[in-house]
This record gives sequence, structure tokens and C-alpha cells, in this order.
Amino acid sequence: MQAAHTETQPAIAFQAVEKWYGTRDEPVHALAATDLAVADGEFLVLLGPSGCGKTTLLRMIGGLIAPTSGEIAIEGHSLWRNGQRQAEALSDLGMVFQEANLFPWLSIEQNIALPLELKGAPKADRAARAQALAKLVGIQGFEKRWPRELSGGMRQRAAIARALSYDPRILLMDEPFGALDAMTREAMNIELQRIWMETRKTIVLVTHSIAEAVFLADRILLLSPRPGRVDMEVQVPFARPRGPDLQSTPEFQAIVRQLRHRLNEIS
Ligand SMILES: Nc1ncnc2c1ncn2[C@@H]1O[C@H](COP(=O)(O)OP(=O)(O)OP(=O)(O)O)[C@@H](O)[C@H]1O
Repeated sequence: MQAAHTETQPAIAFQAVEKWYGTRDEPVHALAATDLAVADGEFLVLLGPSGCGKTTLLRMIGGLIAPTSGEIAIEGHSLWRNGQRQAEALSDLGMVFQEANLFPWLSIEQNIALPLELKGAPKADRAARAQALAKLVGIQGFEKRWPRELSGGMRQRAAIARALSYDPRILLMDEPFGALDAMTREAMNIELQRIWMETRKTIVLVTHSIAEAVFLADRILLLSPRPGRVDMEVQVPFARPRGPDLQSTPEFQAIVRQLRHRLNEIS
């Protein structure tokens, strides 16, 4: 029975997960009780107006904050037990934030390999892995450079490589391209699609950009605020690889329009 169970096991499962923040004034209901199943290898995008709980939801998946109630399982492992975060669930997760947060005194290669160093991997293995990842994310040849010598887009590529360094099954991305200019952002969307197609990681990405969501996602969850909750779910039907021209098709624009109308209603 165990084997049959594993085949259908979601990468991420939420059961009635709820989050309240205590504040000096009223407690904030950041996420109402939410059920969620993200399939292995799925690309899920969280979209919604400011304050609807996207970051809260993502950080709960990543174990950075604990739910007030409910159950979270990562690859079948409970994330919390008796108020303690469980290491076996966390080893399946890598995270990328809006700022690359590279250490300025470490080379790109050292930054990428840092999680492996913290895990005690031998130096030669770390260097080989960092080089393979630099190639995967398209910054091959820049391994010995300092972070300040790279553009914003390249630094974000390095941050993605670092998040992938110990080969987690799941990649969590919080507005990863939010600080980049529009052209670089579009190029990074295409790059991320390629990385996803090569690695088939499960990705959960938070964005404010409707076009980015429709371009990247298998499925979009539109969240609404006060309290944060899933308002609408959209399956994105386009085959991959998706190219920039997809964005000018009536089918793409119809989904964008549907999401924009709903966003305007709930904002
Ligand atoms: N540490 C905290 N303490 C108190 N309230 C918080 C805390 N973090 C978030 N909140 C509140 O919880 C709600 C959800 O916040 P969250 O950051 O998850 O939303 P978001 O959709 O990611 O917003 P944004 O798009 O602006 O980043 C908001 O009302 C926010 O003010």
C-alpha cells in the first residue's frame, strides 16, 4: 500500500492551515483555513493584491513561520511536530527572495556552494556542483567574480543556483524578479522556464505581475485579502516551451483579462 500512496502524494499539502499574527492592536488574520495540494513537478504561482497573505503562505511552506493551526506536509513529511520544525521536511526546500542576498565577500562560486559547505560537503564536490549550477542558470564563466561585478539579473541567477545547490525537490520563490527592469525580467522568465524544464522541480512563485503569472504557471491561485484566502484558481493550458510571442495571443490575453478583472474587484 505504501508504494501506491507515494505515487499520488503531493509535494506540498496544507490541511486547514490558518495564520494569525499577534500585533499591538488587533490580531491580523493573514490566512483563513486553507487546503492546498501542490503536485510533484508542478509550477504554482500565487498572485494577489498587497497584504493578501502570499508571502505568509510561501513562508509557511518554507517553514520560516509556523501556522497558527492546521497541518503542513512536505513530500509526505510533517513540517511541524510538537512545535518543532522537522529537518527531514526542510531538506526538500530551497528558497529565492526578491533580493539575491549574496555575501559580498564570497565569490559567486562560493556563494552558490555555501549551503553545501554548511552541510560539510568536501571542497572538490562543492566546486564541481557550483560550476554545474552556474552553467544551468546561465552564468558560466563568472564563477570567480564578486557579486558586485554582476548585474541584478545575474545575481538573481546566482541566488537560484544557490537555492538549487543541495538539489531540493521544491523551489520557493518570493517575487524573485520584482527588483529587475522589465526587459531583464522577461528574459529571466524564459530562463526560469528553461531551468524548470531541465530540473522538473516543484516551484511555488509569488508575484504581483499577472503576465508573469500566466507566462510561468501550470496553475495560478489568486488570493484575496482580509482575511487572506484563495479566491480563484486558474489552470494555464499553454504548452511549453512558451515563447515571448505567446503574450500577444488572444488566448493569453483572455486569461490576463479574467485575472485583472477579479483583482480589481478584490483589491
Ligand atoms: N510579522 C507580522 N506581524 C503582523 N502582521 C503581519 C506580519 N507579516 C504580515 N502581516 C500582515 O499579514 C497580512 C498578509 O501579509 P503578507 O505579507 O503575507 O501579504 P502579501 O500578499 O505577501 O503582501 P505583499 O504583496 O505586499 O508582499 C497583511 O495584512 C500584513 O500586514
